Amino acid sequence: MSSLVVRLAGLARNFEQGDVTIEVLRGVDMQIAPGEIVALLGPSGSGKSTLLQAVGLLEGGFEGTIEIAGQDASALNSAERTTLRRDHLGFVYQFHHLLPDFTAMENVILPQLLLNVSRADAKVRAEHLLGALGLSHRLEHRPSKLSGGEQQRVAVARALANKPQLVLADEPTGNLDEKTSERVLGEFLELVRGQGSAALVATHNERLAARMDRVVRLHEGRIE
Ligand SMILES: Nc1ncnc2c1ncn2[C@@H]1O[C@H](COP(=O)(O)OP(=O)(O)OP(=O)(O)O)[C@@H](O)[C@H]1O
Repeated sequence: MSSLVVRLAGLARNFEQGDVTIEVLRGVDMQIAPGEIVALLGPSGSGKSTLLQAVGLLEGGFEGTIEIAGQDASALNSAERTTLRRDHLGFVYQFHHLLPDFTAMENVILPQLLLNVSRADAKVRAEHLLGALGLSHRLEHRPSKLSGGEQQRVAVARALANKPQLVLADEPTGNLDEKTSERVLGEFLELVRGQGSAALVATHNERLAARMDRVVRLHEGRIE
């Protein structure tokens, strides 16, 4: 068993469009160690989201080796993949994907309840995370009553709630203005580092990428 959080070897993904085959990933090798924060940099269409979907065990259709938290994804059935995701992974998307009918607090409490954390402990953890993200005064607000930056902060808190081994973030600040984006990313990195999670963060922003531990570049379906 490997002590890596992520090990990809020869990862490939083709999409068929009519009679044309698009080779989006053409043999990607990548390793992420525990606690390492990696930026995945590449222009639009270079396959960043596709790679994150592979690592997040969200889609099939990949060739090659995908090992997450030391487990070979190809050896897992769908229920086992769901368990691995729930126990070890956190996700942040470009658009927050928060539950609209729940408050900020409830959005951060819910994933913890799925891991059988008591409601009291989940509440303490949610308050801590949302407080660290400057949202102590927004705990009872629903997503629609929050600004874009605040919504993304709640999404960050939700992704980190269970202290996942690995956080996957797909353009986590992609819909925010530059200043807010820099700020939210800084808060995200501080929390991720503080709790020792690893992260893989897709972005096309060189400046944001430079703030992470390591930058990997996707080019023509391979890591440069
Ligand atoms: N389900 C699909 N069917 C067909 N083609 C797809 C599918 N998903 C992705 N692609 C193609 O794969 C390529 C890579 O897409 P992907 O979303 O991974 O890129 P990206 O680097 O994340 O881009 P962006 O920065 O714009 O989000 C694109 O050319 C896209 O059209």
